[in-house]
Amino acid sequence: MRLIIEPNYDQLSKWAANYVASRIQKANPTAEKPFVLGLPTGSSPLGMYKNLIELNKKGVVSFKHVITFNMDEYVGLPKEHSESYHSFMWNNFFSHIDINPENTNLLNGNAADLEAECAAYEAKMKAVGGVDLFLGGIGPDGHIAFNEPGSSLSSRTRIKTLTTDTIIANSRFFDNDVNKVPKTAVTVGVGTVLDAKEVLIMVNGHNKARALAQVVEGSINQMWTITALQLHPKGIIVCDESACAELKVGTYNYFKDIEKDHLCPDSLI
Ligand SMILES: N[C@@H]1[C@@H](O)[C@H](O)[C@@H](COP(=O)(O)O)O[C@@H]1O
Repeated sequence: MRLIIEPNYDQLSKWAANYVASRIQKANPTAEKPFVLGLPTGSSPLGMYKNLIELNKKGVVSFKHVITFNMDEYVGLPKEHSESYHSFMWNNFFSHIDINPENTNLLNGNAADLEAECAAYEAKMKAVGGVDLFLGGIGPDGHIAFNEPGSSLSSRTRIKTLTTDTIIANSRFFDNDVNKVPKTAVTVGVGTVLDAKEVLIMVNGHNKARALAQVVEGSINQMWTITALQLHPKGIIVCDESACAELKVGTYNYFKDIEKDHLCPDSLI
């Protein structure tokens, strides 16, 4: 696993956007051979999305032949609700880039048969050749997508009950009222994320420091589902200095040293 330590959120976001854009450029996708991107919501990827929009507007990267699969969606929240992940993606990313709307995939949290919805989502990912690059953030308890503590590390797309911690954390988007936060979600599984050819996780802020220490220094454990990243042949975490607060000095120095010549991917921004 690579750990890229950037000074702050701004630089972390630029690093991630550069990485994504350079991967798409390198793949040189076409209609017949599209690039498949797994996408997260949340505050962590917002800066990266802003930078990718800028790169798209400058003509540095095109999303014309990119297919996206979002990680998760609340159950029962209308698609048009301002806090649905569908709205998040259109407001913060898709509306601002040259993506074909038909190439964007989000789980339907209002499907009559949620299990069939989840199975169809997995099948569609396979049908397009699998995910080339899965992007993600993590919760303070180390969850990825909505794979809450205790989720199977080989889980697939399915319905999950949200923990009280996540409901409280996400209530900031629902007038700080926990009663307005949906109690369940549909989410890709840990196994679904691990199937991607590459995984890039963004971790910023002091409140993610314990989770970062677990995934970098801890053992693989279902209570911190992001630790499964240790099993991935091409896992990358890009973090900021504040998120490093719980790392051992030796671990911090090790990654700073080993990554010093590779800090920035082909810089496009
Ligand atoms: N389902 C999402 C996750 O995909 C996200 O990583 C996490 C952290 O969000 P934030 O980036 O806002 O801290 O929140 C939610 O639980």
